[in-house]
Amino acid sequence: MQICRDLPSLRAATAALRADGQRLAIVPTMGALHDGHLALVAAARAAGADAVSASIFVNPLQFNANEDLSRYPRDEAGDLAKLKAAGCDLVWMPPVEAMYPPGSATVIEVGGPSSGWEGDARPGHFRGVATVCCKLFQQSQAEIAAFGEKDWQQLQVVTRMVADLDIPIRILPVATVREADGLAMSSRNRFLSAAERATAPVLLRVMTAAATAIAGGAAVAAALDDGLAQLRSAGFVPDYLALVEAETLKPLTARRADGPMRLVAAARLGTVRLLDNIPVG
Ligand SMILES: Nc1ncnc2c1ncn2[C@@H]1O[C@H](COP(=O)(O)OP(=O)(O)OP(=O)(O)O)[C@@H](O)[C@H]1O
Ligand SMILES: CC(C)(CO)[C@@H](O)C(=O)[O-]
Ligand code: BAL
Repeated sequence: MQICRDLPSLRAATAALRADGQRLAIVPTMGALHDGHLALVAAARAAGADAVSASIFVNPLQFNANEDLSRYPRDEAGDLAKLKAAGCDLVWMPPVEAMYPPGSATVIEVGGPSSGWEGDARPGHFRGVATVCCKLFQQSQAEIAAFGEKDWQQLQVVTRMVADLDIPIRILPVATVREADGLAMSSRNRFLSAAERATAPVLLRVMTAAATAIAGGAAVAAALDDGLAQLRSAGFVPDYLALVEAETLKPLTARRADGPMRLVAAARLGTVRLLDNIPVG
């Protein structure tokens, strides 16, 4: 497994793969890897990539002033061992100055699916995500990029950006990997106390009940209000629980018949903000 920390060495490594006729995939991450990330590596391989690269870069541009970038978990040695065991071929881990050299002045602003939900809760977040993903795609020249459905809105934002900017890369969505009790795996789960960790799977249970009720014909507002009340009584502080159009993230007040729907949620347990989403119907 080759490790690149500067752009010239990444360019040389990916040029060699292309010269050898290999199709390259990229798995963008912020490190602190778990089985959800490793599923992205496997999915990229299964989708036809001959070589899989992963990036590890804690992107300052997607954290706003109210968010603690320094608290983001980091485990370089553990991450490299996991990627090697998962059969990753190349790791791109640039320092911040290599990603954003002094004088950098260009950002990518995606409209549409960036609006609402995480876009409201984390102003500037998707600008940072879109900018770094665009750069990662240019830097790697990969043909496939794997993204987890766990960050559903991010997946739609990146898909929109690639379509709008004619970036020649295929975005590969990968199903959310869950703990045995249903909690979506996330690097931030490690900050849950034992009591919070025991409560955390209630989020998926409440979402599943709401999705089943809505799919079965229940009034959308009532099903969502009921879900929010159940989350509060379990000890969550919900940011949102919403029914949306799956690709645009536009809120729905009634079931739609003309396309896929998604239930999206963010809720805080103590200091940890949990995100999840599931299909409806
Ligand atoms: N449980 C999961 N199942 C599938 N993909 C996942 C899962 N968790 C994260 N991913 C995907 O891995 C990629 C990198 O995500 P990231 O490094 O932010 O991990 P994370 O665990 O979601 O961290 P965070 O706690 O910051 O949300 C993203 O495409 C994300 O959707
Ligand atoms: C896609 C990503 C690696 C961009 O920094 C990040 O938002 C993440 O880890 O989901
Ligand atoms: N998983 C999305 C990255 C972030 O929370 O900033």
